[in-house]
Amino acid sequence: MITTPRPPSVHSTTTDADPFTAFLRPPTSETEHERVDRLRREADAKRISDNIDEEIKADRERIRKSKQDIRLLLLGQAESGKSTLQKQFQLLYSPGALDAERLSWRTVIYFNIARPIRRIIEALETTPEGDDDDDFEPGFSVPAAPAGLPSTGDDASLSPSTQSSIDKQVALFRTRLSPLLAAEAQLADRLSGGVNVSGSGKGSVFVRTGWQSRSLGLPFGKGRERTASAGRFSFNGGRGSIDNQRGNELELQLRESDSEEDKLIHEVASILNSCEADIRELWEMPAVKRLRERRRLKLEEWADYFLDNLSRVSNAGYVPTTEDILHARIQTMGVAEHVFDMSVHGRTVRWHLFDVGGARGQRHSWIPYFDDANAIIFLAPVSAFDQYLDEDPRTNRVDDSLQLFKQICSNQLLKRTHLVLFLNKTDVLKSKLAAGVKVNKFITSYGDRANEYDAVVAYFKAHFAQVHRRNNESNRVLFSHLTSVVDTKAMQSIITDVRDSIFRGYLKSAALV
Ligand SMILES: Nc1nc2c(ncn2[C@@H]2O[C@H](COP(=O)(O)OP(=O)(O)OP(=O)(O)O)[C@@H](O)[C@H]2O)c(=O)[nH]1
Ligand SMILES: [Mg+2]
Repeated sequence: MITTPRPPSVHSTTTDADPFTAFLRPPTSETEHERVDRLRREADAKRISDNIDEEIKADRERIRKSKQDIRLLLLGQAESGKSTLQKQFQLLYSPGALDAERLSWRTVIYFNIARPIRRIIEALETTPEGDDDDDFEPGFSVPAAPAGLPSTGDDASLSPSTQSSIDKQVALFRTRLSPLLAAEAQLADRLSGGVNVSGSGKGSVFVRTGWQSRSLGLPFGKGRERTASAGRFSFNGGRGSIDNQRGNELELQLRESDSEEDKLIHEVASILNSCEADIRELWEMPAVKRLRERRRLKLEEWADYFLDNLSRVSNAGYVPTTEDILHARIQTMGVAEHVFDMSVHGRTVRWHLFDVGGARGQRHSWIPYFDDANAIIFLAPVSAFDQYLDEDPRTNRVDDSLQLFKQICSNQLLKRTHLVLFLNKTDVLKSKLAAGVKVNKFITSYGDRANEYDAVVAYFKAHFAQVHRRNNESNRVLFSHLTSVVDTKAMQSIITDVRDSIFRGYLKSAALV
């Protein structure tokens, strides 16, 4: 038998056998000064290394936790109500955040008044009364050739003298309101930060995350918005009411922002204040009403809201109410992320809400958010049956919503995503039907069904349900709601309901129950 010497153990503590230890050992000639210096350097290196370890650990923990977060996408065409729904979430789960940006909404609201005023004046200048409408385009059942709109029974041209007196009046309005018309472009510039977006609708003003700070003249916000869980002020979230103490705090904020730089807002506020009577007179002109009835002038719901509330909005020291903010309109550019911590049935979960831009030119930016989305709320504005896309004036907006919904339902990345449908703007639908607008003039397949609310929503709901059924490989349930997302009271219970159903689905899919 051959005996061999035992190999050195790999765990040997014999330092002489370890070349690294030998290499790191201080030289025998090290002086006391060099020793102190070396120990200091070694301590610094250890501290840096420990910090890196801590950061790696924290990152791992963040990633682990963020995998447990809920990601909710708000999808739908432009003007469908996504950002308004986001504000309702904010009101419920982070009311302070809405308060903190309350004053910045003046820029949007003043813009929401200035632009329709310009459009009214331009329509009065360019459309002689009695000019027939020729813009009817069919909805999802397409007839061979576009048919004309129904006569309102009021299409006889006005006498030349009446027309000329209207022309004179309009010329006077243009002169008197010229400061407001000039301010419109500046407000648009302030909101968009000078960014023009092509291919996403005519003359629209888009805002990116962080526009609020620009509107208050503060430094531009961070790339992805994180909504603060507690704002500077607490606010009761009621419809349009600000209590005294909070009102005082807001006034203070108003004065601070004024003293900082908000000359533009100050100027527009005083223009509105001094032009209020002229704006009102213009808004109430019978010629404007006639143009609207003949569909030669199309103003959206927010124009009605702010012009109807003109005396309050044009008051010196105006502070937007929550209801004003819910009605304010500005187009979203890209994707804005809002983060809320929600406590659901004793468990606190972080929710990420992604509010996307819905115009056609914006939709490509949705896709990176699809693969880790837990839930979608798809908003379809059912009041839009008589409207066409800004981006493509030949496409009926309800038709576009249906096509978009089909793409969402059939998307492979989203096939396991919890799906909620909001048939939105039901309040606007009710007013349109009450004003006698006929659905079958725009959606020919509506036929001779009753032109009444229940029948119309049942018809649209059935179409969306059919699209879902035909594109539902994974047998996913569709949760649908009839909504008016500007209605805070109703939305609170709908949001809670939706939140619970998303949360239940999340618990099941995460196998946490
Ligand atoms: N009356 C009424 N107005 C609504 C409703 N939903 C939204 N609006 C208004 O419609 C306008 C457009 O709503 P937004 O929330 O900005 O639409 P969006 O889907 O975010 O649009 P994009 O950002 O362009 O994609 C705003 O002025 C809202 O106040 C509703 O149910 N009823
Ligand atoms: Mg939006």
